[in-house]
Amino acid sequence: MFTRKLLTLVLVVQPGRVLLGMKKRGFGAGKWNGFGGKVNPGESIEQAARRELLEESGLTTNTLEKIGNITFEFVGETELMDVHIYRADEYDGEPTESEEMRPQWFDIDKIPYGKMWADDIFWFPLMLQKKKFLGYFKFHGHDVILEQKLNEVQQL
Ligand SMILES: CCc1c(NC2CC2)nc(N)nc1N1CCCCC1
Repeated sequence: MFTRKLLTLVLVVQPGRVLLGMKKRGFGAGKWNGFGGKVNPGESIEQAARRELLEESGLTTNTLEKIGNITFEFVGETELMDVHIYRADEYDGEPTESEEMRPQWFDIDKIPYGKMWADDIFWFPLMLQKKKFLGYFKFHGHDVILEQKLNEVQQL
């Protein structure tokens, strides 16, 4: 009944601030988000996360830590989105605008939740506290959350 689409999302976090990108086109255009996207055949999820981080922000990292996994269902669609979320507390390179993303640092107390996906306000606090979590969000369209589950876990 449901198929799963594997996706990645990387949040680069420094003391007091987080790097977000303004998505310039495609899925989620006009929203601030972490860096991520699809997993290609033959690629591990972590390799895909590293690739998307480099492609979308110009950054590499030695410290990619898996911190969350959220499944998204969109009413009326049979493909679930299975998003694997990582945190990078160190990085190399300079944040660089790409065709996809315009990177910008945000103070933790000024994260623009009103211009991000509606789920982010629920799990960002867990991510920022370095907690690990499993989530499930059922959306109607791209903006209305009909159901949600979010549980902290000890290991992923
Ligand atoms: C799965 C979509 C999504 C999302 N929630 C959407 C309402 C379902 N939230 C956040 N932060 N990132 C998301 N993606 C991260 C991987 C690349 C595509 C966008």
